[in-house]
Amino acid sequence: MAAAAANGPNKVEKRAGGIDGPTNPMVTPLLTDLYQFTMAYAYWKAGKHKERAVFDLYFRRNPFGGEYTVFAGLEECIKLIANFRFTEDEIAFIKTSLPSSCEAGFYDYLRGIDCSDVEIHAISEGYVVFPKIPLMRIEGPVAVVQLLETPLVNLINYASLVATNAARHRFVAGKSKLLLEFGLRRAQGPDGGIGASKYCYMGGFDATSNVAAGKLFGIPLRGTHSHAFVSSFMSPDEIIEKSLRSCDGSKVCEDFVSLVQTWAIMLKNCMLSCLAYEVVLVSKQLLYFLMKLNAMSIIEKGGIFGETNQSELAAFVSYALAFPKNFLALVDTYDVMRSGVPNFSAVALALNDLGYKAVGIRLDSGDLAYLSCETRKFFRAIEKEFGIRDFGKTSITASNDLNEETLDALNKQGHEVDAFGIGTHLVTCYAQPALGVVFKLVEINNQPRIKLSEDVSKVSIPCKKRCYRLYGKEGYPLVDLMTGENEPPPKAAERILCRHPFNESKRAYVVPQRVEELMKCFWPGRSDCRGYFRIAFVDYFSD
Ligand SMILES: Nc1ncnc2c1ncn2[C@@H]1O[C@H](COP(=O)(O)OP(=O)(O)OP(=O)(O)O)[C@@H](O)[C@H]1O
Ligand SMILES: O=P(O)(O)OC[C@H]1O[C@H](OP(=O)(O)OP(=O)(O)O)[C@H](O)[C@@H]1O
Ligand SMILES: O=C(O)c1cccnc1
Ligand SMILES: [Mg+2]
Repeated sequence: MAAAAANGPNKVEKRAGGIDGPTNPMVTPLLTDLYQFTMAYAYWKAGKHKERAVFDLYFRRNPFGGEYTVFAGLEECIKLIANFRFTEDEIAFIKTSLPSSCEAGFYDYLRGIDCSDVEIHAISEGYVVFPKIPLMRIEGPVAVVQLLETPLVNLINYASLVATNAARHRFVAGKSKLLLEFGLRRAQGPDGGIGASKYCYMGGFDATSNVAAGKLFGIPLRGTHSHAFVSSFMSPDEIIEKSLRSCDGSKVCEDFVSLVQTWAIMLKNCMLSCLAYEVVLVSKQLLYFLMKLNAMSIIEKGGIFGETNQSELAAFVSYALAFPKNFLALVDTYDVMRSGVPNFSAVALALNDLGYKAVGIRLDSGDLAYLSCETRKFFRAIEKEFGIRDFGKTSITASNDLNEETLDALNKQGHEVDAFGIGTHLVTCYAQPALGVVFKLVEINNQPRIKLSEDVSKVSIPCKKRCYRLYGKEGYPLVDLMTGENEPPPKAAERILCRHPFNESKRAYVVPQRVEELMKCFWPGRSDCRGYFRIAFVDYFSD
């Protein structure tokens, strides 16, 4: 199951008609293709518009060359259905968009439309799903359901794609890493940005930088600072208000800047003496000259014992004065190991004197495996040298065009990153831009319907169906099974023959330990409506 699905479904009850509209106010009955209206008119003209139709919404292939998909977007679909009514303004626009020969009675018909005759069964949001199995079954008057095709496919397509992308990033990064979605600036417009934040959280990310998504959905917000903040400073002299009260409030350090500078000098001296000590040790093993050469090259190359950038130090001190309890510094504006990390450490040590614990650093360029390992060594050396508990565990965040492949490469090389900030590749779904969700008629007036195709993968599977997930002894799912609506359901401990829908040679007997019906009713239509609807939302955002 998806990481978020592990939280378990959280059922909420809503009053009929009291369901909020879609998050994006652009999601209206007009957010559909013109041909849905022309077909609706032709159904109406032919007197067919009330015929009871069943459509399946599904996809044909898992995205990103993968083996699974995370189903997302259902809540927004229900919000659309619950509020599906045309305004006079919208009807007037449709009138101008259809040929003038269309009869006035059709617009009266549109005026009366809502989704009280529509029934929606669906798999719960956040579930792992597979090709060809209906994610949603939409049943209702053919003309109404036809109008729903485009917005429903639209609401599921990107949501499921990006949730899957997020789940795949989570899988590669591992459970213990913090995953931060940083994609708003690179997303496909405002809706892409809001959707990415919502569905990346559903797919297993921990937080977003997107403030609007934090407000709308209660997703935890996280962030660091940018290079602009660092490069906006010139020198520590710019800092006017230099005092900082200790964490417990018991004392005030009047000149925090000087305290940081003292630590910067101590760090430099200490590291030089550590290096000298190592050189003496090595000389005893008759490798003195070789190591001396090597040590000199470290001094020149690594340079962590030389001068750090003072404007960067000023930026870090200012940030620490503003956020002493949440100090996190971007260390790659000038030079990570020569300047950023020692400057961060000097500020963190000064904060430590006042009882604060610095959060960590962010790396945003260069070889992230190497730099994270070097930084960790540096933090551990400080912990050891100054006896500062857990300094070696100071958090390292990495960003910069990360994607599944770079995360995998970092794992293979070995790294010390605790948190990844991921934007562009995640939210734009760079590796695959669309899921290819389709919406196909499978039954009308209780008669099955099929769409044939030269391409066997495009042949639709007719009939109103039920779908089951069969679980094995260890509690893992074995197979998803589709049956006709009125066929007897599979039963636990009873052997059942499962066949691939198109490949006769793929078949297997399965004895399930447990059977789960996958599609549940999320919108019962008028038949079950007695003032209240029970809507079984998987609500990720309520706790
Ligand atoms: N150890 C690593 N293994 C694999 N990929 C890495 C590793 N470290 C960083 N990367 C990735 O390599 C790319 C780094 O690109 P590149 O070196 O061109 O830019 P940069 O480090 O941002 O440098 P600059 O910003 O100075 O141009 C990023 O996509 C980053 O995620
Ligand atoms: O790299 P992404 O996965 O999209 O993550 C978000 C990026 O956005 C920010 O910088 P921005 O890209 O705006 O500037 P930069 O490339 O110069 O760092 C941030 O520093 C990250 O690098
Ligand atoms: O908070 C951050 O560090 C951040 C936010 C968005 C994009 N890049 C970085
Ligand atoms: Mg960038």
